[in-house]
Formats: sequence, structure tokens, C-alpha cells
Amino acid sequence: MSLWIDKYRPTTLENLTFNQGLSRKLKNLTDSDFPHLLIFGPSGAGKKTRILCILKELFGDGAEKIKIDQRSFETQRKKLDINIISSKYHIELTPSDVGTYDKIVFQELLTEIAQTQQIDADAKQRFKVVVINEADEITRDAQAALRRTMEKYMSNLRIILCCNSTSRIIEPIRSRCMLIRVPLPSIDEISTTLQHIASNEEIHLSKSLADKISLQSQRNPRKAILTFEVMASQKKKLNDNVEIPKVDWEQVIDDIVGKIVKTQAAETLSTVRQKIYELQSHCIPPSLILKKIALGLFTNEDIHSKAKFDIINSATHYDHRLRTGRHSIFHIEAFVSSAMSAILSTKY
Ligand SMILES: Nc1ncnc2c1ncn2[C@@H]1O[C@H](COP(=O)(O)OP(=O)(O)OP(=O)(O)O)[C@@H](O)[C@H]1O
Repeated sequence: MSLWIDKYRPTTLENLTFNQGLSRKLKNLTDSDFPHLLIFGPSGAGKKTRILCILKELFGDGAEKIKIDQRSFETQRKKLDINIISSKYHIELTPSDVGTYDKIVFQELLTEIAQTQQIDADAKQRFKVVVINEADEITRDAQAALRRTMEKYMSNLRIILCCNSTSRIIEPIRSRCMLIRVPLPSIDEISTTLQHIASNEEIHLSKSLADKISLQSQRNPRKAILTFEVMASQKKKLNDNVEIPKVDWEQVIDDIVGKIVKTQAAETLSTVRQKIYELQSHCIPPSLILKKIALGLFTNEDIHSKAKFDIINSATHYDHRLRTGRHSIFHIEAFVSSAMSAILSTKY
């Protein structure tokens, strides 16, 4: 039994319910000389779903028959392992999994793929596709290596980069790719998808409740479908007044925000540290933790607007530190203590 986000994930460009204009443009691209793509947009907007549909359009059903391998790379200091998802026609990798050693992955793996011709004589396309996830986390050195591969092996290889923002992608790569933004769908679009799922699962879901779920999920389709599935598993009959549950990690963030607003003291900092460790052990990315705490404080009515200004200021400062430095816990804690100090300074 699969989750609804997988069960109802569209697999062809025609079936993509959101941003249909964009789907038509992508379909035209697959019919002509296919370029390198840089697909960006907020988390959960449907980037990977769209990439899978593009692959299917380019290569047919064969692109769906995937296998997962682990490849090892030797460096002078250590051995690196990276998971690779591949079909006969494409491979998908997340180079940021090996941190600052990502350049080695590009140098060895991409060159190896680029130098091999498409082996399937019946393949619809002569090139192979390399999908690179979390492209904005790739180091500059690795991006430079990628740029050279893109230039050299254009006839055998097309790259699809997937990321949240293009700001950390170097200009030479951006200029070699076609940029495609996948925005979050509208409340109406998500509600329609939820109602479509509800009718397939024979669950009653009114339009107003579907709108409420979409709104609370901040227009994130993944979150909306998961929330709806949780609600439906708890109660078969959903009336309009039913409470929409929050995901566990968001409740922990609310708890952290509540503690910071209530008491600005050293004990709060140590309780918050435990909770941050807890979130990290559940694989919530540090930058998301910092962002959510900052937003929680920003929207809190008990905090003075002057303090909010300082909080956002220090959130951007520590977010930058988080990306350039190590040991994320230090930077998140430093942000929490500076937020407490900003709140305290407006109290007296
Ligand atoms: N066009 C669509 N129609 C219906 N459902 C969709 C559509 N696009 C995405 N979804 C749903 O949203 C879920 C999340 O989409 P996807 O994994 O493609 O997002 P993403 O932008 O790649 O997210 P992330 O950046 O966090 O990896 C999918 O599993 C699917 O169920």
C-alpha cells in the first residue's frame, strides 16, 4: 500500500494538474532539440514529479524502470559512498550527500557517463539525461567541473538540475540551461486535487474543508495530500469543523517559539537545544529549523515590532553563517539567543 502522494502522483505531462501552461511548454521542448534544464521552485511544488514526466515523455515507459546502486569513490582522506538511481536512459544523483567532496563525483561519474554512447539502439533519444538534485548545495568547484562537462559532452548528455533557488548556481551554468520555475499551485488547484483523491477513495470532502487544508499547508501539495491522508485515516466522515492536524516537527517548532517568547533566560536556551537536536535527529534540515523559528517569532503578536525587525535581521545573518560554517547547532543557538535579547530589549 503506497501513500497517496505516491499513488496519485501524475506520471505524464498531460496528467499534471498544476501549471498546465508550463506542461505544454515542456512537451514542446521534448519534441525539439532538448536543452539542459535548471528547474527551480519551492519545496513540494512538484519539481521532481515534472522531471519524471519529462523523462517519460523523452524515453517512454523505460524511464520508469529504475534501480538503486551505491557507488564508491576513493579520495586521499576517505572513501565516499553515493546512492544513484538509474534507468537505461537516465541517472539521478544528489552530490551534496558527499558534502565538499562533490567535485570528485562530477569528475569521475559524469565523465564516465558522458563518454559512453546511448547503448539502446531503439532509444527515442541519442543522449542520456543526468538529473542532479539539490543543485544549489553543490560547491563552486564542483559547479565549475560540471560546467566543463556540459560544454564538452553536449551531444551525449543532457543535464537537469533541480533546486529551490538559482542564487547559488554559478552564472556560466545558468546561462547554459533553460530556466524553468515551478511555482506553488493555487489554493483552488490543490483543493481540486484533494477532491479528486477524495472521490477516488470514496471519502466525503467539502470544498471549504479542502480549501482550509490547502491554506494550512501553505499551498504545498505534498503537505496538503499528507495532511488529508492523516485526517482520513483518523475519521472516515470529515465535517467542516474537524481540526486540521499539524505535523509533529511543526508542533515542536511552535513549542520552541512559545518558550522563547515566554522566558528569555539561559534555561530556555538549554531546553531549546534539546528540541533542536530532536528535530535534527529526525532529518529536519537546519536552515528550515532556523527559518521556521524566525517566521514563528515574526508572526507572534506578543513581540514588539522593533524586536521583530532585529529578529529577521539576525535570522538572515545566522542563515548565512549556517551555510558557510559547520556545526549548525551553534548557529541556530546563537540566533535563538540574539532573538531573546531582541525581545528583552523591547520589554523594559
Ligand atoms: N501536478 C501535480 N498534480 C498532482 N499532484 C502533484 C503535482 N505535482 C506534485 N504533486 C504532488 O506533490 C508531491 C510533491 O511533489 P514533488 O516531490 O515533485 O515536489 P518537489 O518540488 O520536487 O519537492 P522537493 O523540492 O521538496 O523535493 C508529489 O508526490 C505529488 O503527490
